[in-house]
Amino acid sequence: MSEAPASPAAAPVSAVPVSDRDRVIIFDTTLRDGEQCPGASMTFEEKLEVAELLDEMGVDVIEAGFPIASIGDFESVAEIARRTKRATIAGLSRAALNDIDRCAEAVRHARRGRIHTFLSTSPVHMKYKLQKEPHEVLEMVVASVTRARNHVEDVEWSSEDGTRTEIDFLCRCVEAAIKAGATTINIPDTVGYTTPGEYEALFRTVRERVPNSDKAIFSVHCHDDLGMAVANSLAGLAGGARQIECTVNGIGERAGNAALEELVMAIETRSDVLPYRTGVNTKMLTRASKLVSAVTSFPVQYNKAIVGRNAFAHESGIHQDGMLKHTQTYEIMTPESVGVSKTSLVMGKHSGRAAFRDKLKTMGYELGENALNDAFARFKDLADRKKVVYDEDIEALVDQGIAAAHDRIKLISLSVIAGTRGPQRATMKLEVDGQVKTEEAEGNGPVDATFNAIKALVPHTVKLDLYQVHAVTEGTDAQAEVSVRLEENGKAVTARSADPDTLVASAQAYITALNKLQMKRQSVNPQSAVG
Ligand SMILES: CC(=O)SCCNC(=O)CCNC(=O)[C@H](O)C(C)(C)COP(=O)(O)OP(=O)(O)OC[C@H]1O[C@@H](n2cnc3c(N)ncnc32)[C@H](O)[C@@H]1OP(=O)(O)O
Ligand SMILES: CC(C)C(=O)C(=O)O
Repeated sequence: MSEAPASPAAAPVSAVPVSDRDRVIIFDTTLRDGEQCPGASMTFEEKLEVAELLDEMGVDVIEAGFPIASIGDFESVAEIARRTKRATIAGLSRAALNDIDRCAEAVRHARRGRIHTFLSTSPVHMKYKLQKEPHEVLEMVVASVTRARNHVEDVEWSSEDGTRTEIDFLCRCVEAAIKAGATTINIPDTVGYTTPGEYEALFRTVRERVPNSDKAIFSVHCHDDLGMAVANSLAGLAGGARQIECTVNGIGERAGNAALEELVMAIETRSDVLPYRTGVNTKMLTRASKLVSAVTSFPVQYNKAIVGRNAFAHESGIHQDGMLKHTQTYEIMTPESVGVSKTSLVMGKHSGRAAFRDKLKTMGYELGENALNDAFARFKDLADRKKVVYDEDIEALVDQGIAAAHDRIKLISLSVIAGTRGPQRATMKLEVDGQVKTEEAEGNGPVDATFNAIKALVPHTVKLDLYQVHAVTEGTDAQAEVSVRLEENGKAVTARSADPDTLVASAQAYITALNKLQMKRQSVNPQSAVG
């Protein structure tokens, strides 16, 4: 390798104007470090699509891949370099001349191309992985940065495992890299080991001790092994770093990298204590998250900050009530600011009356206080038995309630013995015109036994014309919706009922149909009785 030239850079080459001290460069490495996690490989076309979105979103630097890794990686970096309109395109390379040359070849078509070269500096990496002495590593730093600078102006050098590197040696490497022409110095927390206080102090120390540190922009690159990647990255900014390396959805080696969306929104939301700016259009964060999740097939955890599906969803009654009164009670940023159309108040067992009333209103129901309380009690009962209560479930229970207010026959209880050893047996208790009656009946199957019990309690001659069951929503706990059509003298009535128990829904639908028939008969002959 050749000798280092005299300091070729008078001022740092930057992806943004260096005069703006609070502007943080967002360096996205979804396509390189993000893709390194097992199972996250993306195709050529998928990478182009992600890069296009990142560029449109306002990311400053896109690390598009590791060109020496494969022909595919080389080609995708080169094509992204050709197509990207705004962002700087970086490629990664080891401290090896052919890696650097290959990387240069890939990024040369970019409007702004960067070679990112790295070398381990920690004792454990130098001794066991590289099997090199520190003085050899120092020579490789100089040679690799020099080689990269022969190709491009914008060179980033990373001290792999920087947070476990002995500080004097780290400072010597950083100084040598800047002297050789590195314009960005990245000190990665490769194994997610550091803490915020420690990482901030590390940047302060290096920047103070390295005489030419003002000639480069310092960068953070944090992994999430201890769940501190975002906190550590922000601490690095406090220590003077002005570039953050991160990935969409935080994907990356092992536990992943610092999540881009979390960093950007932390800076956006807490500008009072994080006095920085990024160029990212936050309204595109959700789109980016969905795209990366789709192309990698990595699901986003429900409670993931910013882009998880629960990030702007509220189920508990007290929170929903607060949200309906003022959204700032439980939301520190608006869903619109990250590209989510609106907050969702999810109806479930923890919901209260305020949200239930609001939900009914949006569904077009205007119930009086008694009817509302009645429907709410039935909703709570359903929510106790069912994981998710959908709008269709609420609609079914409200409709059922409205019909039940006029009923002469009411179901009090039903128990059915079913199974392989028939005959099936149903025991049913009904209230008929205010009188409670119980009956047990057998049948050819549990539904037949149930309907026979109704016939025994309310003797009638009407014909069952149709019996149909379907699931209202999804899952094994979904409500069954049963439709029953009864026919009498050429007149038919249809009734529907929904319940997580198919037999209860069946009995209820049949009884509702009988009640409807009764109402029909009464409208013709007010003296007629059921049956
Ligand atoms: C912290 C990070 O994320 S670093 C980036 C990690 N990403 C990747 O490794 C993904 C892409 N990698 C690859 O496709 C392959 O590993 C390649 C093409 C780079 C190299 O493949 P191979 O030549 O078969 O080497 P292999 O991967 O087995 O071993 C890595 C070699 O690089 C050396 N090496 C590791 N880092 C560096 C470095 N920064 N500079 C120079 N050499 C290095 C290792 O010491 C080892 O050398 P050795 O073979 O003499 O022992
Ligand atoms: C190559 C460097 C920047 C890296 O990915 C790491 O140290 O985690």
